[in-house]
Amino acid sequence: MKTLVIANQKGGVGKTSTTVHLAYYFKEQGLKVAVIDLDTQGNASFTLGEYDSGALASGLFDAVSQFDLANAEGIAVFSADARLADLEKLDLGAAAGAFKRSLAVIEAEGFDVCLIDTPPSLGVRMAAALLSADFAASPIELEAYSLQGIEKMVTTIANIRRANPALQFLGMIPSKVDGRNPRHGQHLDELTRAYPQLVIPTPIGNRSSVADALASGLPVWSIKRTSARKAAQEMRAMARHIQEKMEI
Ligand SMILES: Nc1ncnc2c1ncn2[C@@H]1O[C@H](COP(=O)(O)OP(=O)(O)OP(=O)(O)O)[C@@H](O)[C@H]1O
Repeated sequence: MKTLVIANQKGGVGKTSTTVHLAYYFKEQGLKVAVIDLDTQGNASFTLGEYDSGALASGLFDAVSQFDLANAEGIAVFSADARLADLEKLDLGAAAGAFKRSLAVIEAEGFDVCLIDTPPSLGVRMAAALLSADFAASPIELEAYSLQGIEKMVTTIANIRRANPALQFLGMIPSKVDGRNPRHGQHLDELTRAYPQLVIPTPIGNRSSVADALASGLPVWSIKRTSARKAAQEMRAMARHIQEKMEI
């Protein structure tokens, strides 16, 4: 099983949207997909439909092995609830240990890929996920306030790689990009100059169809409006790129 953490300490940049579309895309490719929703607001769970509410939180994932996996052809969502915040009280070593054991349980259930949606903070949950994962990717908005934070994210990943050298940072996914906003073009150029290897070449536009799709729990390609077509192409191109990089 390969694990991918979707992380950015900034809120509202498209982490859940990316996670949800990757999950649907991978499922369509015939992969058995698990999603761990580490955000206590439970956004990915809300969008995808919960697999087993609260199971993630009980002893972190101890309950996972007791799940009825009858739904396993679908997307299994292991969702966070408020108790997961307790993980923030553990020291990082203990949290990462619990996380790794839990991933091993999920892997033993035959999942091909596990996507981990994280909360918008550089807390213990995000660090434990990064310490346990194979891959990370960061959706990013091309707004000044968002770009300021990305350096911190890149540094965090570099630090984590000292303890988890297997972690590969796939890069930043420019999200909610407004093609008519000159500032976005300028910021994309700056970002690409600063991190030439780390800007994923399949940006996602700022498109209301993506928000509409998420609100109805569907991927954007299930919306049959003409205006959703471009968004669907972009999401699929992004997902294909990530799939190639993960070699799944
Ligand atoms: N490409 C897009 N175009 C337009 N709206 C989008 C797009 N992607 C996401 N959104 C909307 O932007 C908001 C934030 O997106 P999302 O929940 O994916 O971000 P997030 O980084 O997971 O947020 P948080 O950090 O709060 O969990 C949502 O209302 C979502 O519907």
